[in-house]
Amino acid sequence: MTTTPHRSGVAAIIGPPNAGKSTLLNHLLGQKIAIVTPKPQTTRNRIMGIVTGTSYQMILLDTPGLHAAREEMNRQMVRVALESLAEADVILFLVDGADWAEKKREQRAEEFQGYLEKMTCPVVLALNKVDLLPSAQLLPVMDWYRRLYPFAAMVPISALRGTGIDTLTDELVARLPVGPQYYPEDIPTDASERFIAAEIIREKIFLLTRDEVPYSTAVIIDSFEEGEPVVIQATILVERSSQKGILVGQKGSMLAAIRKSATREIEQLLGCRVRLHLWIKVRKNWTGNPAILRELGLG
Ligand SMILES: Nc1nc2c(ncn2[C@@H]2O[C@H](COP(=O)(O)OP(=O)(O)OP(=O)(O)O)[C@@H](O)[C@H]2O)c(=O)[nH]1
Repeated sequence: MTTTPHRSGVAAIIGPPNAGKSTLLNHLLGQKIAIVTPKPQTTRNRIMGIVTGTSYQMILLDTPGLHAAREEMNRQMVRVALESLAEADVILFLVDGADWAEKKREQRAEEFQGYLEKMTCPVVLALNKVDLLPSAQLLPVMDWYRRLYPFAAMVPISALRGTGIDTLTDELVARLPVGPQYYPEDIPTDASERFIAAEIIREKIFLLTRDEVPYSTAVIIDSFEEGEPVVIQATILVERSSQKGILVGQKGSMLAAIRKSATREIEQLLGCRVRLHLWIKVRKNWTGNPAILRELGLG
């Protein structure tokens, strides 16, 4: 009788901004770790998630979306994304399958090929958002990707609805080396509660503000005191005083809304009451300041 060997290793998720990487990661992990917003380029740090099955353990790296890097922060984001590839056993290339207009895909073909050429391990393509793709378009879209690169496997999925995820997991696990379980099965991530709390605050800013404001903000947790309630002090950095005004809102209404919805979600995460204090500080051009980027784990 043969038994299935235990497999373990690293799968790095890469793909263009807004393809649904964070949604997929949260789905695979069964809890909210990466923040999800409809705005592109929300993910700045890499986040590790661990998916443990009966015969496998897959360590997932979520990477910032790959995109043309103009500013210092964007360059750092692409660098972080490319670095995580060096550690990977398999790469999950996640694209927005609902982008089915061929013209649109052609515009990105060269950019995709540029990234894919550098891959030294198998690349599995996940065609996400197929819930939005007319079914007659599925095969032509898959054919287009087949011509683009010799993917090890191609799996249509909907990260939002959870379809195709089991097949995708099987395809990824099949490409991990035989190896032991490195982490206990009840640990879904190595991200600290502190880090996730900062990400939740940032998510609320992304959801509640517009234009350049969310992209000009960063959240730093100044203190995180365990207790009942947990008391969290956080600073929101912005680049200009006009942005501070927007974040404060009329009579403090915007800041109150950010605080309220972030508090509720951090309470859910921690399973206890939370008192959240938020401060806003103007730091001119922080997105180009290496010291601040380092503090945010992007340096
Ligand atoms: N219809 C549909 N929408 C999806 C699906 N997966 C993700 N989305 C939506 O697409 C948007 C972007 O999702 P994210 O998970 O934040 O994307 P991301 O790739 O992590 O984005 P970045 O932070 O830019 O790297 C959100 O509005 C999601 O709800 C899907 O399978 N179907």
